[in-house]
Amino acid sequence: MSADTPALRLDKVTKRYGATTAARDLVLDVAPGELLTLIGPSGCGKSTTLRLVAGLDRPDEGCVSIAGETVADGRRWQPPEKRRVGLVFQEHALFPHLTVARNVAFGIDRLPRGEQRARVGEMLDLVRLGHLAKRYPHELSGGEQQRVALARALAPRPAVVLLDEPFSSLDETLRAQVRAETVGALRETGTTALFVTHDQTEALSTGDRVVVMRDGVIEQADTPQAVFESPATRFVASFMGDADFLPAHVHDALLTSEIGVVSTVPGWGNVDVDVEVVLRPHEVALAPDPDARAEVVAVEYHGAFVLHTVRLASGSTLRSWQTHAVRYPAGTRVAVSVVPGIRPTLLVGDHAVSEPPR
Ligand SMILES: Nc1ncnc2c1ncn2[C@@H]1O[C@H](COP(=O)(O)OP(=O)(O)OP(=O)(O)O)[C@@H](O)[C@H]1O
Repeated sequence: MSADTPALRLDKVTKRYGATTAARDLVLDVAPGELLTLIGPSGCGKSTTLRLVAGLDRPDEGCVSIAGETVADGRRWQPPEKRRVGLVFQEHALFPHLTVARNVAFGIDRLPRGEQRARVGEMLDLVRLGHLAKRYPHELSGGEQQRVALARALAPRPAVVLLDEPFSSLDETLRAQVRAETVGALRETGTTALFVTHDQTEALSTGDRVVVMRDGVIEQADTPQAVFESPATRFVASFMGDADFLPAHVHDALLTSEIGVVSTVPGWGNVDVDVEVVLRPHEVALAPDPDARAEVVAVEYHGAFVLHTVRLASGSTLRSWQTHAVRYPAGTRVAVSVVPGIRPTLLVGDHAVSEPPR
């Protein structure tokens, strides 16, 4: 395998269950060592995608390759145990009758004894559980069980590890810790991983790239920054973080809306076009002004920040994060503007546009 062979390639992969198309024309290359998070609403096809890679499901169309080897297409089919894939799935829980060490050794039983023992030790050290090697799963905390599952998945040196909501059963504090440890172990071993989550913050903070799915389709696969700051579609904009949409107009490279000038739009000279502007709460500034026509209609305290919902004269609403100490009570008249320097996303229909539409 050459250095630029993808660890995983999906080429126009489609999977149907009866009338439901659970995955449609998926195209994705994952580079060796890359960590991808997969996110989307319930039923959008995240688990199906992992199952297709793992070999737990067969694609109806398209081709799946792992480390340069075709594992599924119209003719070829490699069963899960032959694929170089590690699984950390809820339903692939630890074997209750095996010790931690035996659980980790499960996928490497073909190795000579000494090598097996060394590898188990190495994996348990990696997840910092060497001292619990002789325990049984029921004698471990939820977080420890997850770490054993990861060690077991990594032991055979898979080309790709698939993690399906691995932390969903853990409480918030433990979740952050086990996530950090898991990512640390994946990074340390340079393992390629595809990681399903339903938590937007987790997707943005954990992945090198975030894959946003909807109705069986990949809407956008991009860096966390690009997904958040330059969403490709209306759906991605509203799914990945809070977003409000305001009718706007570009004329001679100037973007205006009912709150006034929003920004300049370089390269959009000589156009006169209606768009919608995507505004996130951290991009919206407020200043009390008794003569303003916009009014605060709701105030929500979030600790470090206070979320203000503002109704504009047209009836449209915008949300604005204010810092901890700022709280404008409902009924306060406010001048609304966009934080300087923002280049907001523009939509025509449901798609973001970076060039003036013709
Ligand atoms: N074995 C199956 N038979 C029939 N339909 C299925 C099967 N597995 C999944 N589906 C359907 O395929 C679609 C995608 O399901 P999938 O489990 O991949 O979604 P998901 O994004 O993982 O959802 P969730 O976040 O709820 O786990 C859904 O409409 C689901 O009902």
